[in-house]
Order: sequence, then structure tokens, then C-alpha cells
Amino acid sequence: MRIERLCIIGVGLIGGSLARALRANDAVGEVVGCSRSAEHLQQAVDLGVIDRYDTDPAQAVAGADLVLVAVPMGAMEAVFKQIRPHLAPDAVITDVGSAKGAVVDAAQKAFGGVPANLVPGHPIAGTERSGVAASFAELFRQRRVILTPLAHTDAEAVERVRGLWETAGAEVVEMGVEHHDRVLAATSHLPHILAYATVDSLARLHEHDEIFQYAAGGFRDFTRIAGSDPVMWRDICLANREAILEMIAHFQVDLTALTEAIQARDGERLVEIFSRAKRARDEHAPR
Ligand SMILES: NC(=O)C1=CN([C@@H]2O[C@H](COP(=O)(O)OP(=O)(O)OC[C@H]3O[C@@H](n4cnc5c(N)ncnc54)[C@H](O)[C@@H]3O)[C@@H](O)[C@H]2O)C=CC1
Ligand SMILES: O=C(O)C(=O)Cc1ccc(O)cc1
Repeated sequence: MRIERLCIIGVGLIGGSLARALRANDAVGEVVGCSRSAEHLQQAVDLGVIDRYDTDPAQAVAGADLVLVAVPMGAMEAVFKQIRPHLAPDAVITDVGSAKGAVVDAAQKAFGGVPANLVPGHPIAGTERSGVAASFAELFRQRRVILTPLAHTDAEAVERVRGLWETAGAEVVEMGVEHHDRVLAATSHLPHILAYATVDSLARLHEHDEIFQYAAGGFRDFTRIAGSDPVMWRDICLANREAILEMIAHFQVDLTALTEAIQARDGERLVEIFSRAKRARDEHAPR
């Protein structure tokens, strides 16, 4: 299912990586980019990620059969509003936002109802780096992409977006918007918040220089994602606020239980908790 003209709004890590993957598979005719900065867009042209660009979203979407919105969550509504009057009537629109309820709300406000040709999506793949220079064609290979179509979403549009991600090497699954937001609050949003909180807390200790100097591999593994873009994560926290607050509350109860076991010198309880966690990780977590 070849795309004649793909418009990517937000040519950063995710938008750039998908453009690279589609081009590598000869699945797209022309790729038109759009972001706020002409300098970054020229960089995307120089890197061979896009063919041409326009900083005006209205111009950029003209004549595109597929529009990918890959901007931070906080910019979704404004982008939808900007492109709305200029979309080709049969264009399929999709996004890559990390929370789906907020994208559906943004579309509702911008379009006055969620269009049937908008397929909300989320690749469960990324890195702590941002920008087109960090993009690479293999990012989505053997990774999952979740689509959260609504009851009235056009089935053909869903199949087009599914085909797009499958071409990039991903496995596509579908789920409900609310379910997506709960699952991702637990598996992605809470861990990012904990990584930021851990590094921030330690960095403000008096002896922080020494702490970072002696940090071992475990610290590096656990805190890599605290190097992620702060603005992107602000937006995700605000966009998925309810589900994230629920996961933080759940975590706080368990952290208190762990604290109490240490206070009480209850070694048996600690081994019990750590073993339960190890079993869960050995059984479920990706290598
Ligand atoms: N970074 C990651 O690992 C993942 C990110 N996501 C989601 O993908 C989206 C994009 O993230 P990244 O590619 O990492 O970010 P990025 O920072 O690499 O790229 C974002 C792009 O959007 C542009 N942009 C920002 N505001 C804009 C606006 N108002 N109008 C037009 N362009 C605008 C920026 O100039 C930049 O080119 C976010 O919604 C994020 O939640 C989803 C999965 C993984
Ligand atoms: O860097 C990592 O390991 C990530 O977890 C990247 C990531 C960030 C945001 C998403 O919505 C999905 C994946």
C-alpha cells in the first residue's frame, strides 16, 4: 500500500525514524516535512529524511494522502486546528502521541468531533534522545505499535496506518483509548517519573558529585530515561494526569511497605518482595 505523498508534522526522533523506515522500504513517493524551525527541517532534508518542507502546516498538508502528526502532546490541538481546513478530503491522519485520551480530546476540540479518518496511534519504541539527528530507520523493528481507533473510525484508514507501521517492521495491536492510557501510565510514564525523581533527588544531596562519580551500571540502567526531553515529559504527565496519579498512588503504598520492612529490619519480608519482583521480571520483561 504505497503512499504517494506523506506529510510529517514534527520531524523529530519519531517522525524522522518513520520517514527513514518508509523510504528504506520504498513505501512512499514524496515526504513533506513541517516543524516550527526551518533550520531543523533543512537538517532533515540534508540527512535525506524528507524531500522538502514548509514551516506552514496548511501548505505542508496540501495534497498529502497521509498525514503523520508527531509533535509533543501539548502541541496536538494547535496542529489539528492549523491543518483542518487544508486537508485533502480523503487524507488519512494519524499521530504518535504517548497518551491517547488527550489526543482524542484535542481532535474533538479542533475538528468539532473526532474525524473518521483520524487513527490515533502510539509506537512503543523510542529512546531518551530527541530531534531528527537521533532518528534511525530500525527504531520500530520488532517493536509494538498500539492503535486506538474509535467505534466510528474508518476501517480502511486503520488498515492504511497498520500497513505503514508494519512496513517499518513493527507489530501492530489495537486497544481502547482508556485501556491504553492506564497500561502506558504503568509501564512507561511511572518509570520515567521515577527515573527523573531519583536523579533529581540524588543530585540535590550535598555529596552529589561523589555520588555520580561512583554510580555503577545499575544506576546508569535505571536512570537512562531521565535524559529524556523534559518538555515532552511535562506534556505527557499533564495529558495522562488521572492514570498517572493512580499509578503513583499505587506505587507509594508499595514503597511505604518496603520502607516499613527496612525500618523493622524484616529481612524475610524484603526477600519476599524482591523475589516476587524478580519472578515477575524474569517471566515478563523484555530482555
Ligand atoms: N521520544 C520517544 O521515545 C517517543 C515519543 N513519542 C511521542 O512522539 C511525539 C514526538 O516525540 P519525539 O519525536 O521524541 O520528539 P522530538 O522533539 O524529537 O520531535 C518533535 C518535533 O515536533 C516539532 N514541533 C513541536 N511543536 C510543534 C508545533 N507546534 N508545530 C509543528 N511542529 C512542532 C519539533 O520542532 C520537533 O521537530 C510526542 O508526542 C511523544 O510523546 C512516542 C513514542 C516514543
Ligand atoms: O527510551 C525509552 O526506553 C522509552 O521508553 C522511550 C519511549 C518514550 C515515550 C513513549 O511513549 C514510548 C517510548
